[in-house]
Amino acid sequence: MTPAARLQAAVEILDEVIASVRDNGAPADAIVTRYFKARRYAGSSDRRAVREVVFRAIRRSADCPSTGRSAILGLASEQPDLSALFGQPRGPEPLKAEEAIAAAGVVPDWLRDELSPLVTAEEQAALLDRAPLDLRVNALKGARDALLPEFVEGSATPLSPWGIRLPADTRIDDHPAFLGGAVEVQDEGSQLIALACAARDGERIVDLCAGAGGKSLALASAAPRAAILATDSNRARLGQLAPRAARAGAAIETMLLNPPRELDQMADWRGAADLVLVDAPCSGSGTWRRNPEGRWRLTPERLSRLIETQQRLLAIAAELVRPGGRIVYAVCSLLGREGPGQADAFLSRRSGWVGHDPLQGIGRADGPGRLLTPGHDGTDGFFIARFDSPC
Ligand SMILES: C[S@@+](CC[C@H](N)C(=O)[O-])C[C@H]1O[C@@H](n2cnc3c(N)ncnc32)[C@H](O)[C@@H]1O
Repeated sequence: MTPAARLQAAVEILDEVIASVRDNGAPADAIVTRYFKARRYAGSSDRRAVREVVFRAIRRSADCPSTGRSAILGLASEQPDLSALFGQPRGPEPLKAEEAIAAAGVVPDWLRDELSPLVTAEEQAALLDRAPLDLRVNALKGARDALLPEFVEGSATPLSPWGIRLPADTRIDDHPAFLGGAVEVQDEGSQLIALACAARDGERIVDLCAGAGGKSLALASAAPRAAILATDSNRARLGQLAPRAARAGAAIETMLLNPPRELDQMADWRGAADLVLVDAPCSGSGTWRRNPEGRWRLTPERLSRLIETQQRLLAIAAELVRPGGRIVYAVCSLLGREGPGQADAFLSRRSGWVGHDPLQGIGRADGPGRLLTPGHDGTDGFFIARFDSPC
């Protein structure tokens, strides 16, 4: 493909991404893959180049642009080499006067007041930095010091005792340590959520929003003789856990939940868990560097629904924890209402429960919990809190 044809492909893909955001459809990554499946003539360097332009255009706009062309015009306004491709054969239509150009920005206007004041204007650009590839070493299969030399460009993560950091876009899926279950892909911030759980052998643990089981696997690695139940309401996500657990050599029970009947389904666990991890569904505002179009998908209504769900899940967790047990609450969010707001509300509703600093010295204190941010900590953005139940 010529450079002009690549740019036109980026315009077309962005049009599909914008339509998909409006219809709550497939993510941008999947749309890029689908686009090239139908265009076998494109080589791998074409795909890489187009994907790079598409994601640069997505990162550049805080709000969803009106069209793919306006998103690319925004990029071209800062990059004259792109402007020169308009009007070339197979390229985008020639430039016209007074066309809509997408505005540049990091945080959508309506979200500015929701964002934690710890994420100052100077820090905001880092919300869209390219993220490195972090691995978590599975203690069931090896130790970090022994595995590090297997990764030429790897270094120990500064905050997690289990992490290895590799450059962004490193391919890991054919590495023997990955295939053998000695390492898992997991952002350092997610590893710190598992660390905050302080899981111990012999404990009964519920990972209430386990998804595909990333945190459950980290808990099993930290406490191999704990009894871990991983639950989620999404069948497809939870279904990915069994093969991952088999590869990791971890024993994890799973249960598919059927809201609003979660507590009936988990009757055996009522008042019996030493630890419930609530890695709750959230705005994803801490993961924009991996998923920049998440900014376009969030709406005030969606945010309100997420906050209600988080509150409901915390209430379920409180029923499952034994007297003297603990909840670890985490969201990959930098919004006050999902983080310290939710934690304060939980503690104010429940007498006898106390907040406990989950990660002494790591990240920054934010209400009763800690905040990790890309700019300050080099991790995805997370709020993490721990609540200890009265004995
Ligand atoms: C942030 S994700 C969890 C990520 C996961 N812990 C991991 O490490 O990959 C939130 C999860 O909550 C799940 N969820 C939403 N409502 C739920 C409910 N009522 N009960 C259990 N899980 C729920 C979603 O399906 C989603 O997988």
